[in-house]
Amino acid sequence: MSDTLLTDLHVKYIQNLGKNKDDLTYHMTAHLRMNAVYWGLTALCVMKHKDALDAEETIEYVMSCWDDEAGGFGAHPGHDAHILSTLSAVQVLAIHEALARIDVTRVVNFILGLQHPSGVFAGDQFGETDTRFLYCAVSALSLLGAIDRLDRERTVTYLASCRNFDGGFGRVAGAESHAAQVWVCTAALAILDRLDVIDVPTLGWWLAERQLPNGGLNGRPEKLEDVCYSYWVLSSMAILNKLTWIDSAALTRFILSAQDSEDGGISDRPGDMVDVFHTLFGVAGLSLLGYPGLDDLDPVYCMPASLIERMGLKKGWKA
Ligand SMILES: COc1ccc(S(=O)(=O)N2Cc3cc(C#N)ccc3N(Cc3cncn3C)C[C@H]2Cc2ccccc2)cc1
Ligand SMILES: [Zn+2]
Repeated sequence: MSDTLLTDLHVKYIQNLGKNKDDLTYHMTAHLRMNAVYWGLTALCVMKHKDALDAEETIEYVMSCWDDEAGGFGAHPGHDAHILSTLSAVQVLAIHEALARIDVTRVVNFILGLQHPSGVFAGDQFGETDTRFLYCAVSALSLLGAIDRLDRERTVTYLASCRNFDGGFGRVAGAESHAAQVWVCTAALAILDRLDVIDVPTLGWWLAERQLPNGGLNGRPEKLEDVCYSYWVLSSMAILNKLTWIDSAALTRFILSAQDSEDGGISDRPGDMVDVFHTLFGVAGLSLLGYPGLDDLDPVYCMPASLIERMGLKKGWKA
């Protein structure tokens, strides 16, 4: 609990992750490891401590997860390639300006091979489909400079089919609106320059209604506030240019209240266990709210804004 961001404590918390290889949580979270590397590194970038982790060590870990049979990245050495860990790998390598280390064409073909006739993407050869995986595909292809290899028409048609009467989007066509899915669909449409698909006033209103009296944001009506929704809702509003519709002072207080002032890290809400996922999305939310001393984060790619600009991927869009 604190009314300022305990940056140095959060940097130490992230540096210590994955150090104690003996404890159970380290092995329990092997399936998340590549995502966790991306979450930790991006949180450090937002807090202006990118060098707190050794770049070469990080790049070596990412390359050790290469699944040569599939042409993609798994979450951990020896794991099968998955689109979630492939996006995280591409994001980490892009942040370390090391994309030259990979066979881009093979990664692009792995991603394109996951698109279904409907336009949605699966997470791996056998897995279920989800708009989250469609976002991973669009974001990774864009970061790899291969967005023109994508069947845009089919992809946009599927996203439009996921639009609900409340202006939001769900996990698949017909599923109820959920803030994380709203972000993946809004960000994918922004990359594809198709924000015209969105009913902006209605969705803006649905997003603004996520804010609760305690300042926190929830992911759908009647649910509890959660720090990670600060990012999903805020970044969607930033893309739609509706950030002023949120009480930023109240939300800032809520995020700061979810910090662990002893060991660092941020949890989903005050008093819960911290984790690297909510630490990233807590500082990411504060960055979008203009909290002092944080680096700008691009709301479409959830990566440092200066890097996205340097890669020529900054959108001039305004919904
Ligand atoms: C602790 O139980 C869990 C439950 C699920 C998962 S998960 O499926 O891998 N995943 C990523 C995730 C990572 C961490 C961390 N470190 C913690 C939670 C969390 N959730 C669960 C969550 C977050 N807010 C409330 N809830 C319940 C989201 C989920 C889905 C997701 C994946 C990738 C990108 C965005 C979202 C991991 C741990
Ligand atoms: Zn959460």
